[in-house]
Amino acid sequence: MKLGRLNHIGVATPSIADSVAYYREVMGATSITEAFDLPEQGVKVCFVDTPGHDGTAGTQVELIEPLGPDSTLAGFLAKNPLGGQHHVCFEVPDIEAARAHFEGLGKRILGPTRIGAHGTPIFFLHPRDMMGQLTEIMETPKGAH
Ligand SMILES: CC[C@@H](C(=O)O)C(=O)SCCNC(=O)CCNC(=O)[C@H](O)C(C)(C)COP(=O)(O)OP(=O)(O)OC[C@H]1O[C@@H](n2cnc3c(N)ncnc32)[C@H](O)[C@@H]1OP(=O)(O)O
Ligand SMILES: [Co+2]
Repeated sequence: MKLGRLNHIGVATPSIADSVAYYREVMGATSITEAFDLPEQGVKVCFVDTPGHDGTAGTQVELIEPLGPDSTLAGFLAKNPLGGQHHVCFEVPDIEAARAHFEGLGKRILGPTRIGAHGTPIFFLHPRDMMGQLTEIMETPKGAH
């Protein structure tokens, strides 16, 4: 498998509204998407754009807020009440080839491959098998380069 672009860094937050204000007012972000719910992932999500050098899309910050007490983020926010860096997400050209690659290495894959916030297939790898980082793998959107 060949490592692709760092698509986003997932940042857990107890309040997307507060985090959006922080990225605008403190970090000078000028492009932030509208928040939307992803019930199947148990999160509300929005993206902070960071500009690339040559007009290409930069890596995004993915702000994620739990949708309810059963959200997968609940345990993380109980341990980190202010929120913070939650996962890293790398693109790959072929999600099934990537899944087979990690399975072959004995890495624990957390659940089935599903459709993520960018509309392409994703899966997660257990942080204890990934040098302490919860790692999301996503298939590169069609037409992206
Ligand atoms: C917006 C949609 C989508 C996208 O398209 O981008 C998303 O990104 S959704 C993001 C949210 N979804 C997920 O995180 C799904 C995968 N996550 C999980 O399955 C679980 O969160 C988890 C990683 C298995 C942790 O579950 P939890 O119930 O919190 O278990 P523990 O508390 O027992 O943790 C086990 C172990 O792992 C350490 N840990 C937990 N979370 C993280 C983390 N974010 N980063 C690094 N390490 C983490 C935790 O400290 C425990 O360690 P040990 O005690 O040493 O075992
Ligand atoms: Co993500």
